[in-house]
Amino acid sequence: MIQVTCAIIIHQGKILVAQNNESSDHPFQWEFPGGKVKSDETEKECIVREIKEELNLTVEVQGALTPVEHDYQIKAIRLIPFVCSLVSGKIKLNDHNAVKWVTVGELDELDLAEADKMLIQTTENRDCLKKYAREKMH
Ligand SMILES: Nc1nc2c([nH]c(=O)n2[C@@H]2O[C@H](COP(=O)(O)OP(=O)(O)OP(=O)(O)O)[C@@H](O)[C@H]2O)c(=O)[nH]1
Repeated sequence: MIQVTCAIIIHQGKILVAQNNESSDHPFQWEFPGGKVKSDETEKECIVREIKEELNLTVEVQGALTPVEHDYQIKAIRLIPFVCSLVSGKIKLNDHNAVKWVTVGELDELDLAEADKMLIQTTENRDCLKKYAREKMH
């Protein structure tokens, strides 16, 4: 099982989603940016590193959501989500095709990677996300 962290970056009540490029495992689908955990780092260190590498943004971890596991047949992943706030930086697309800011409700309309769909459909994750978007990070 591959351990993958992802960041749900919330800013002004909206969430950053990123579209995979054509050479990725899930071309043109949307995901929460992140990547595989290395053996010499914690999950939180991983997500901060990945967001800097992929998007040139500095983020701070505010909390963790419940991980989900998904088997894509060619590989199985454990997707480990962190709610993050923006600290600094201007977005550079080092890895993705595009990014956009969406509301929690708009996530349902996106063509998300399967693991990410599961992640946002988990009731406790959804409730927690709405709370963050509404109260803590507006
Ligand atoms: N980063 C990220 N990966 C996801 C998500 N959902 C999902 O199924 N994945 C899959 O999990 C795997 C993570 O690999 P990655 O390619 O992002 O990781 P990485 O940046 O460390 O890759 P690298 O080996 O090219 O350095 C990919 O197969 C990716 O498609 C998600 O929300 N975020």
